[in-house]
Amino acid sequence: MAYDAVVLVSFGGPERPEDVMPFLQNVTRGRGVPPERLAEVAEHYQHFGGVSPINQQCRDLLAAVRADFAAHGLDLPVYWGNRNWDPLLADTVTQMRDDGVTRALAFVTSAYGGYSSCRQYQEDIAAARAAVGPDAPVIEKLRQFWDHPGFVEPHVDAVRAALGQLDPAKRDTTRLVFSAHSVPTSMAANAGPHGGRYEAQLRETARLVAAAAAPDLPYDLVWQSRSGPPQVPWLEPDINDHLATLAQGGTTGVVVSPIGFVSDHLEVVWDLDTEALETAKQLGLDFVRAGTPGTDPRFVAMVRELVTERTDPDGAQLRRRLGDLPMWDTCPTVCCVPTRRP
Ligand SMILES: CC1=C(CCC(=O)O)c2cc3nc(cc4[nH]c(cc5[nH]c(cc1n2)c(C)c5CCC(=O)O)c(CCC(=O)O)c4C)C(CCC(=O)O)=C3C
Ligand SMILES: [Fe+2]
Repeated sequence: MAYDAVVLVSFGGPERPEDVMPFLQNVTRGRGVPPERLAEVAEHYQHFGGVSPINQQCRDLLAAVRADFAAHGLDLPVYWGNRNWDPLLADTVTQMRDDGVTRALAFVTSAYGGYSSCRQYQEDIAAARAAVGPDAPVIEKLRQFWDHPGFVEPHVDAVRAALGQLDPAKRDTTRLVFSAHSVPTSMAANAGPHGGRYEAQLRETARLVAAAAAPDLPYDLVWQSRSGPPQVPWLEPDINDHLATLAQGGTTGVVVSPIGFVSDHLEVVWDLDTEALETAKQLGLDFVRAGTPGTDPRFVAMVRELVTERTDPDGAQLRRRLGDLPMWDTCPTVCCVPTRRP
């Protein structure tokens, strides 16, 4: 199959104070997030001057991917469009159409399956194409990459580096805490063709990172950034509650690794570096947050590898992965379909 472009698809974030509320309204339209929660999250953004770091992280990734493609003779233009904020995907797809693109591959900045992580991005792509009209390019999403070495290895090195900042004399009471975005339990139950895939993939990534970074240490997978109305159950435990449980059980220090994410965006710099750090301080726990892949050369090369898997005639043999959960290129239509929409 011939492709003539790649498009980076991400979440998007505001970059000026006056854009915070319109951005949050885009994110939560029709999703039943209470206004109190929205006001609270707006404050997190305003704490950083109304600038989410995610767009700049996408620009950096875009530049790195373009340079990597050029260095490896992969002659495909790379576009960028977001779900929730400028540059919006529909504008990007318009530009692609105007440039004569007919068939593109989409790299989405989320490694996992599930509605918010995968299906919703596919819906965003479909909506953007529909807005552009019948001459919009075909856009196929690249596969999920939770167990690709280009994603796992940067997390491994980041956990090792973080551990190096904790007191080695207290290693016996040190723990790894892997963190990912919580989702409603109904959404988690529906993830993947047979359900439960978001959590299963995260458990596999946590296992792979822990085994490579610190096989002697106990580890947990916990959840952060819960949203939605209080009566709707979301995945638990929340990282802050979990830190309290650990402190009570004699843990003296934690490395927190945000394996749910690819860059240090707001959910990382606020929910972990600000809130969870404060929780740890109050509990007297040593706390070091491990980094995310960002523009690690292995992560950047992974984007190219995922593309060549699909463009190279021998691509099927090029697939690299460390885990053994089922994996596919094209999601079945029954995958991750939401049951609940308030
Ligand atoms: C699984 C998942 C990922 C990981 C996959 C991926 O990376 O895509 C993710 C990433 C992100 N979530 C982000 C921001 C927000 N998420 C929200 C709300 C929600 N997230 C959800 C899930 C996820 N979210 C869900 C089920 C909701 C409830 C509303 C709904 O059903 O959709 C809200 C609304 C306010 C609130 O938090 O209540 C905001 C502002 C940012 C941008 C950070 C920045 O600006 O730097 C990023 C990368
Ligand atoms: Fe989110």
